[in-house]
Amino acid sequence: MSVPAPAYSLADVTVRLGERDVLSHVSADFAADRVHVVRGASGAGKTTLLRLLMGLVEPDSGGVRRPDGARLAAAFQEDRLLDSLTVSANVRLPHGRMGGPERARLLDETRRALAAVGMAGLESARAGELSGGQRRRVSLLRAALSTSDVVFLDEPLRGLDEGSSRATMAWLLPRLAGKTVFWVTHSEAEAAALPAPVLWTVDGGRVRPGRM
Ligand SMILES: Nc1ncnc2c1ncn2[C@@H]1O[C@H](COP(=O)(O)OP(=O)(O)OP(=O)(O)O)[C@@H](O)[C@H]1O
Repeated sequence: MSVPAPAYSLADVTVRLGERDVLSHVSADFAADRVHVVRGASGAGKTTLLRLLMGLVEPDSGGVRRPDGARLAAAFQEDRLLDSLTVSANVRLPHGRMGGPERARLLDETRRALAAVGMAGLESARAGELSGGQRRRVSLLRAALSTSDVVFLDEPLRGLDEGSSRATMAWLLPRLAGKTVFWVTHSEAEAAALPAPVLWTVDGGRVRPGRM
C-alpha cells in the first residue's frame, strides 16, 4: 500500500519575528486528512506555525511545501467578524456572491447550526452585539461551513463554557471529517475528544511529534 503524501512539509524552517527565531530549524511532515493537534506554552509559536502553513508568513530560511490548490478555512484567535453585519452575513462571507437557492440553503444550514451550538434565533443579530463566546462560535461556523480542504482552528473553544463547548464540538467534528485540520489547544480534554489526533508540541522554537 502506498503511503499518502503529506499535506504540508517543513524542511529546516526558521521564522524570525522581531529579534527572535520563533521557529528554529523545524522539519516536520503533516499528513493529509488528519487532525493535527498543536500544543505548547503561551508564546511558544503555535499561531506562527499556523500562519506559516497558511502562507501568511514566509520562512526566513528553509522550505515549506503546501498542497497545490487547497481551499483553506480558518478561525483565528481573534474572531475577525464584521461587527456591522448580521451573524448569517458573516457566515456567508467566504462564499462571495450567492444566488437565491444557494443562499437560502446556507441560511437554513446556518440557522440549524446556530441552534445546535446553543445560539438559536440569533442569525439576524449584528455580530457587534454578541458576547465573546458567541462570536467564537460564529467564527467557527463560518470556517466549518465554508468550502474547504484544510481547516485551521486556533484555540477554537477558548472562552466557551462546558456545555457550549461540548455542543460546539459535537456539531463541528462531523463537518471536519475527511479534511486536513490543524487544531491549536491548551486543553487535554479537547485533544482527547478529537478523532485519531496527531499530536505536536511547539517548544523552544522546535515542533516535535507527541505531547509535552
Ligand atoms: N509580528 C510579530 N513581531 C514580533 N514578534 C511577534 C510577532 N508575532 C508574534 N510574535 C512573537 O512570537 C512569539 C510566538 O507567538 P505566537 O502567537 O506564535 O505564540 P502562541 O504559541 O500562539 O501563543 P498563545 O498560546 O499565547 O496564543 C511570541 O513571543 C510573540 O510575542
